[in-house]
Amino acid sequence: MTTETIRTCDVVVIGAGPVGENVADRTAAAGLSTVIVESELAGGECSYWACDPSKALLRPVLLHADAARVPGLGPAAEGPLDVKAVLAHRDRMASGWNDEGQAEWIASAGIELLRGHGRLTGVREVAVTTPGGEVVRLRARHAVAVCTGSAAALPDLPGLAALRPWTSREATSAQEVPLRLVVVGGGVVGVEMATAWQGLGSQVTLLARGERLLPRMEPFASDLVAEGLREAGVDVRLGTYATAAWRTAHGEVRAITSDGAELTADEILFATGRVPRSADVGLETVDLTPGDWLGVDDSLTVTAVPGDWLYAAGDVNGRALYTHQGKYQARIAGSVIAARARGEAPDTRRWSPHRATADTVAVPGVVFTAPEVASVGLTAHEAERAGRDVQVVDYDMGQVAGALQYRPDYRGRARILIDRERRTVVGATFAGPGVAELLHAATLAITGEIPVERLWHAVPAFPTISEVWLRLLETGCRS
Ligand SMILES: Cc1cc2nc3c(=O)[nH]c(=O)nc-3n(C[C@H](O)[C@H](O)[C@H](O)COP(=O)(O)OP(=O)(O)OC[C@H]3O[C@@H](n4cnc5c(N)ncnc54)[C@H](O)[C@@H]3O)c2cc1C
Ligand SMILES: NC(=O)c1ccc[n+]([C@@H]2O[C@H](COP(=O)([O-])OP(=O)(O)OC[C@H]3O[C@@H](n4cnc5c(N)ncnc54)[C@H](O)[C@@H]3O)[C@@H](O)[C@H]2O)c1
Repeated sequence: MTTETIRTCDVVVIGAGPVGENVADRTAAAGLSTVIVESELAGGECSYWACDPSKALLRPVLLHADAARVPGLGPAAEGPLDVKAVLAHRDRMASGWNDEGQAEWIASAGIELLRGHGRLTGVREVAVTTPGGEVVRLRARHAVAVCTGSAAALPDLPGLAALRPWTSREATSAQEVPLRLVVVGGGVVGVEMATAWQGLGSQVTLLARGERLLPRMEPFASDLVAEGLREAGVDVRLGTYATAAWRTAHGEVRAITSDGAELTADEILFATGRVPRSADVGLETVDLTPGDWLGVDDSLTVTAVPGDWLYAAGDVNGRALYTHQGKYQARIAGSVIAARARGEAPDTRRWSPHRATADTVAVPGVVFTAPEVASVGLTAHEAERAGRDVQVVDYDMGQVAGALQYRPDYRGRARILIDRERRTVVGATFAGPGVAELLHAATLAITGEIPVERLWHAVPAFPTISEVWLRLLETGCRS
């Protein structure tokens, strides 16, 4: 017989990924008793099957690509990577898929971790089925936050179960390097994982449905990433997707592509987007549709549910599928929950601590490929589509002294968009080796709404790659 317990607390958070943990941290710090519910590993996708292990695989590959081009390092860097050491490093960065450290942090923050699968059962109520089959019914005095993240979306191909394809989970946790790997999908996961596994010794074929990789980025970034992948030996096929795939009796993968070619490989990775993990969280009990992205306003309150008690932050709301942006939303949701618990109305002004203004103005993202792509704010295409009057300023990063110090054969390009009326930067993209660390300056310029006239006074050190900022100003704002 199933045992049932009924308990009351102030706040229930479903999902202890990076986002749920940050919501709970904020509400607990505000003095609200907080229970966080986790069905797998505390730390979420990011810690075990996404950001941390993928960047651990990529860092040696990217450094290797740079080092081979630095004079004097060539011979030392030309040999293959020590794959065993890279995989062992990746394992450590994924904490050996053990969440003890996270559980300790949760306890130290004064949050209660309840292991099990959480489902809404009505207004401010969550039922948790524990691993032992017990059901704990939680009643929240103030709020429930759904932070259940996202999962890999798989294409509608027959026989997928028998194919046993890789998703992002296997691509970030595999213990062996497949000799041949087909990657389907030219988005961020596709290009990063193609870079990593090619660098670790696989022969990768990348199938991208669109006419360019990274279709939401500036086209020059797509072109540079495609060039970099091809130079690394990846067989990049644009405008191509898999129409059928199966595993042979010998364990090989066969795939037929949209142009009729047949591919043979050892593994196939579907990097074809994400779906919200909302199919089995009891959405139907509050008149929402299971499997949908949870629509929220800028205070992270679910708009379709009355009463201002249900929140959704991170991947599950579909606003910006990045750990850092989800954690930003979490900080805001936590503050809103605390304010409402005190009986105060949230401050709805732009840039207030209760409004996720940056979600619609400046979402930064880095694609860790060779070369890297770092972008924030609008692309030229998005500005045009939104009817924004912007000046587009481009600069060849190969002309920047600091870039040539970084790597004498440096190839890269930078673009900023300047709002003509307000004279502020509203978008920036850098594509080139080592550009990831350039990005935060752009994020500051956009969120701080710094007039370009003032940016002239932000002097980049010589000879750093950041001097590209000066070159962009000289190119676009001489007047
Ligand atoms: C391969 C890959 C690489 C990535 N790299 C980066 C990167 O470098 N930088 C970056 O910013 N972003 C990256 N991302 C995106 C990033 O992983 C996500 O944006 C981030 O994990 C979202 O955090 P979250 O807390 O919303 O969800 P998740 O991390 O998915 O956590 C959700 C948690 O909720 C739990 N859960 C779900 N349903 C229930 C339930 N019913 N009951 C209890 N618990 C439940 C899950 O087990 C999980 O622990 C990457 C994604 C992928 C796939
Ligand atoms: N470095 C980072 O910060 C990082 C790394 C990885 C992922 N992420 C986040 O995770 C999100 C998800 O990444 P993703 O790459 O899975 O999704 P994505 O949406 O970026 O790319 C998926 C790609 O697959 C293609 N596609 C979809 N269905 C297909 C099909 N049937 N056949 C062929 N192609 C198909 C789409 O056209 C798209 O280009 C990203 O948007 C990003 O926010 C971030």
